[in-house]
Amino acid sequence: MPTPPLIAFAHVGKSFDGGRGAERVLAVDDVSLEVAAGEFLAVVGGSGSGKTTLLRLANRLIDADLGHITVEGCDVRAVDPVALRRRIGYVFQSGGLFPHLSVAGNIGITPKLLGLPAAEISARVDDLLELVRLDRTLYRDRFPHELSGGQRQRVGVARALAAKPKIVLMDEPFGALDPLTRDALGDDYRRLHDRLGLTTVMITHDMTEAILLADRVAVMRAGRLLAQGTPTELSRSGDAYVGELLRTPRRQAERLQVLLPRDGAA
Ligand SMILES: Nc1ncnc2c1ncn2[C@@H]1O[C@H](COP(=O)(O)OP(=O)(O)OP(=O)(O)O)[C@@H](O)[C@H]1O
Repeated sequence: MPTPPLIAFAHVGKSFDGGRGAERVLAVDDVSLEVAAGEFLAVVGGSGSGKTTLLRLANRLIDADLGHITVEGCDVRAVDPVALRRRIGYVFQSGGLFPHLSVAGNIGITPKLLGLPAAEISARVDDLLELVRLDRTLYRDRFPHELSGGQRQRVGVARALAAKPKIVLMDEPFGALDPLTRDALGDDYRRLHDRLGLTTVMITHDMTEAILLADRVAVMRAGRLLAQGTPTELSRSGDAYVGELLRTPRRQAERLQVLLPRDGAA
């Protein structure tokens, strides 16, 4: 018997008030998408295509107007939203850290809300710092403004993992970082995903990042899911927009092959 999906969207729709008499904005339009246990799915699409809305529907930061969403087999509407969010890690675009809390305070906040004893929280913070490769003696007591963007994202990942979730949702987590840091953090996260047996849904604007990190890629445009699949499956999609998104990484790969000698400094 096939394993049931860990997250399933079935014909999900969500619209918002456009404001000042404008038409309603159809942010997510009849989306059906399944994420298997242990899978790493990237959601790619332009600005305003509905990616963040889709993610926020999964952990009930907002509720769907139409369709059904299940997480671990349960309809999310039947689950207490706060309890649901504690089971699902969420990594925000720019870390989303609480500025008045130290690194340890940020990472430990969910275990604290769950009522874990202080000594256990402290040990977990240290474990998580090690997991995201931040030296605890240097970073534990720093505040977010004392960290680089990459370090803030590492703390954001540690915080998302603090309640030991099976599912992690990431909203453009590495977008604002320089290319080297972005690459390193992406690879590090992928290793964590595999090691901890996580199920990850990551939003990105960048098809190259999606192809390099994820098992499958879902492409959204104007609220609709245009295509989903492995990079090979996507490349067989007849959709013109999907083809356009794939052209850039393909062209870059071909040009780099020609321009960058293999026997250089690196
Ligand atoms: N709370 C809201 N109220 C009104 N409109 C909203 C709200 N949230 C999202 N929208 C609208 O829904 C559409 C989809 O937004 P969403 O944030 O999901 O897109 P996105 O693909 O994540 O964009 P970006 O890549 O720029 O973050 C947009 O037109 C946006 O303006």
